[in-house]
Amino acid sequence: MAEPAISFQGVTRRYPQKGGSDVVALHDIWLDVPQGAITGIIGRSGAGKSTLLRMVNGLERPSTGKVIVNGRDVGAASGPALRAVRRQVGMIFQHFNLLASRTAAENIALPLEIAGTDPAKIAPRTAELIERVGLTAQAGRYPAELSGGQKQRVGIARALATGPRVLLSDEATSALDPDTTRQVLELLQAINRDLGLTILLITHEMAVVRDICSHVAVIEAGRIVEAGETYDVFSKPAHATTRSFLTGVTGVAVPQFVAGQMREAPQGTEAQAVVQITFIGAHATDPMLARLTAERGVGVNILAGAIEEIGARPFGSLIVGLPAARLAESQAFLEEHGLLTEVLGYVG
Ligand SMILES: Nc1ncnc2c1ncn2[C@@H]1O[C@H](COP(=O)(O)OP(=O)(O)OP(=O)(O)O)[C@@H](O)[C@H]1O
Repeated sequence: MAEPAISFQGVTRRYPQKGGSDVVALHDIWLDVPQGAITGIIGRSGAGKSTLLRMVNGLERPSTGKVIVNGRDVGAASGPALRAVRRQVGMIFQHFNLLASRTAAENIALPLEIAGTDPAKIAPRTAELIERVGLTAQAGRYPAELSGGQKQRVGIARALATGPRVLLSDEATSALDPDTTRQVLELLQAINRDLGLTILLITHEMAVVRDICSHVAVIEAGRIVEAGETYDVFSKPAHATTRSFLTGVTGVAVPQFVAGQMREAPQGTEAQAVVQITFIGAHATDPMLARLTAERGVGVNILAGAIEEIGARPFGSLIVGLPAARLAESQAFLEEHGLLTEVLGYVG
């Protein structure tokens, strides 16, 4: 196995609190980020994603444990050694962090100026970066004159300026609309492919992981609860947090006319359970619901659904109504056949 680009080795981060117990933002994290891959870290707000990411460029240091980036211990580095690590690690941000008083080209040139690049080389390098992110026509504009997607392209070009080997992305598409998100994700994918750059991104959106990450780690309350290749994690999610992210990934929602009547518990013998079913790979095409009806005599009402792809493999989500009285048996049948189920509520 090739050496990982980034290796978190028993990393814990505590924040001391005045007069109280410490906040433990990260607990004993062990995670290898493979070279040349796009790895996503997904978790809810406060799970510890930013703390973990900021350790890779030395903005945070572990309380215990080590963070090794391309063979160097970042937590132990300071002065010139830390600056050397930082030159190998670029970062992009949710709110772009561009300087308002500088044009797009001047923002991109900034890290080159700071690194002491020969002034004669700055303009051609900047032009090359601007072309790579598709902004040649906007090079002279100020951030206020650019759209969100264009600002993020400037952020990406700036992050690439010093030729890093690793790119960190801190919720880079969270402030963008779906179309712009897709374009920025495609650009990250192209950069990963063309430059062989390792990308580590944090997100709270499973769709970002689905669209571009070959590897994923799920973080919950400062612990990695699940990690591996995206398809493996998606097809056999072991942890409840992963499952709940997955059920949300297709964006399939309970129709309004049902949502308005939903309760937390069934009422009466005719009640229906509203169940979200998630399926992946070979199971996606299996006629499981037809079999549930044919073999068990359970009637199924389909309320909403969609099928998407992860890589070239199908991944889908359905919302159905099932008789509440037959719920446990139906769930067991579907889960036995590799589908994920989650009860959203009850009607009737
Ligand atoms: N400087 C700090 N001092 C004290 N506690 C902190 C500090 N920074 C982060 N924390 C705490 O550590 C935990 C993890 O925070 P972190 O910002 O890494 O989470 P996150 O997953 O990135 O969340 P979000 O998506 O909301 O940014 C939280 O409980 C947070 O309150």
